[in-house]
Amino acid sequence: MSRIILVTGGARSGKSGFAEHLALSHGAPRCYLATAQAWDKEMQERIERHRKRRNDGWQTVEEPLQLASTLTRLDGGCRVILVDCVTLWLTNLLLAREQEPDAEEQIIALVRDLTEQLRRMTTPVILVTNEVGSGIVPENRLARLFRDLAGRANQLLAAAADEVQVVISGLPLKLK
Ligand SMILES: Nc1nc2c(ncn2[C@@H]2O[C@H](COP(=O)(O)OP(=O)(O)OP(=O)(O)O)[C@@H](O)[C@H]2O)c(=O)[nH]1
Repeated sequence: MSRIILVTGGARSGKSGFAEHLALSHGAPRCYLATAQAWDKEMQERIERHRKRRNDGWQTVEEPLQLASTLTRLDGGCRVILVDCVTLWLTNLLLAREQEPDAEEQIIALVRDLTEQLRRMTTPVILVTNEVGSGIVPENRLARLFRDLAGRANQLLAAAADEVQVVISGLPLKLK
């Protein structure tokens, strides 16, 4: 069984459901590490739908920023950890550094720290991420920065992962 699995795909591709399905092949307790924050009512409802979909075998931990140290804390305490999702973590980090000229390199350094932590983990980890940037080049600077960051982070995480799956239209395709 692969130790570190990266599941990538577009919005509403079915990647979270597929990642949960992979996590179910591990026994309980399973840990769900959520990076999303309930900014508005729509997001609260979205989060609520996800919570209903998970059953009692899951422990939910919410952490928008400190991903690597939270993984360290959770290591050994459950049978599998599902991180949903890397892209929102990057968004949270970027919004906290928006005005800093070296934001991209600061965040890439945190992604490298995350890959090092993943290599040290004893508990298997499944990470969900988004494929962004397949469309036209965004006009706005922050959106371009985010797009580049998301692509670079995915490459680093895919290189560190034992297995990489892309989900398109609900169907998984094994890339690595
Ligand atoms: N804070 C928090 N966020 C959660 C919880 N459960 C799920 N989420 C968030 O819900 C988000 C995923 O939901 P969606 O946006 O519906 O998924 P999607 O990526 O658009 O769709 P799929 O590709 O089909 O998975 C992730 O970013 C999670 O962090 C929770 O209990 N607490």
